[in-house]
Amino acid sequence: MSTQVLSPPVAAVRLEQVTKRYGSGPAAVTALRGIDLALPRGAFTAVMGPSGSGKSTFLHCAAGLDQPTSGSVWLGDTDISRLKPRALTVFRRDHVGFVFQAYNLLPALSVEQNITLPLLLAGRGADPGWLDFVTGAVGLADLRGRRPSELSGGQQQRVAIARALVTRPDAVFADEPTGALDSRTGRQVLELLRRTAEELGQTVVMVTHDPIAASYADRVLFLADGAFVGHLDRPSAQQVADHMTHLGEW
Ligand SMILES: Nc1ncnc2c1ncn2[C@@H]1O[C@H](COP(=O)(O)OP(=O)(O)OP(=O)(O)O)[C@@H](O)[C@H]1O
Repeated sequence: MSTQVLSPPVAAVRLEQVTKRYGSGPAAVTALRGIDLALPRGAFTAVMGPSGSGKSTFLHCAAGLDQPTSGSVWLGDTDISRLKPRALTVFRRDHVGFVFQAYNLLPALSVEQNITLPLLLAGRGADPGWLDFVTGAVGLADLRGRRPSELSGGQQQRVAIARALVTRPDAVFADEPTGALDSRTGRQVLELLRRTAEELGQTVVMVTHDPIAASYADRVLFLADGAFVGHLDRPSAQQVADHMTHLGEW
C-alpha cells in the first residue's frame, strides 16, 4: 500500500519572525515585533489596530514596499526579503497589486490605459479576455474611453482595483481603500474587493480604521503595539468595534 504525502498549500502571503525597527539608539521605535503569519490564497483579510500599532508598517513590509529589519516575507514561493532593490521593484510590479486611499491614476490616460499600465510597464501584452473580464467585474465596461477627471471617486477607485487585478498578482494590498469615499460608494468598493476574493480567488489584504470596512473580510486580524493579538472570522461591524474598544483608544 502506498502512502500519498500531500505537501501543504503554499500560502499567498507568509511572514516569519518579521521585526521592523525605525531609527537606532535610545530613539529607536520597534514597529513590528516578530510577526509570524500565513494568509491562504483567495482570502480577504483585514488588519485593524489602534493608531501607531504598526498597520502601515506591516502592510509596507508584507507588500515589499519596505524591508523588515529582520525576518522573512514570502509572497507565493518567493522570499521577497532576500531580493535586491531592482529585483524587488520588478517582482512588485508583476506580482503585487496596490489600492490606496488616493487613486493614483494618470490623468492623461483613459480608463483602459490606466488599467493596463502595469502590463505596459512589464512589457507584457494584455490578455483581451482577462482585461474584458476584469473591466466588466469592476463595472467599467462602458467607461473604458473616459479620463479619470470624467469619473466619480468610486469609479476612479474601481479603475485602481482593476489596475491592481490585471497582472493576476499573488496578493492585492489595500490601505484604507474607502477612506476618501462616501459610505455608500465605499460599500460598493468593499463588496467588489470581497467578490475579487470569492469569485476570482484573489488574495486581498486590507488595512483599515473602519469596523464596517473590516466586516467585509473573511478574517479580521488585530494588531496592538507591533504584534497580532487576536482575530475574528466573518465578524459583524459591531463585533469588530467591540473588540477594538478592548484594545484601547483608536
Ligand atoms: N519612518 C518612521 N520613522 C520612525 N518611526 C516610524 C516611522 N514610521 C512609523 N513609525 C513609528 O512606528 C510605529 C508604527 O507606525 P505605523 O504607521 O505602522 O502605525 P499605524 O498603525 O499604521 O498607525 P495609524 O493608524 O496612525 O496610521 C509608530 O510608533 C510610528 O510612530
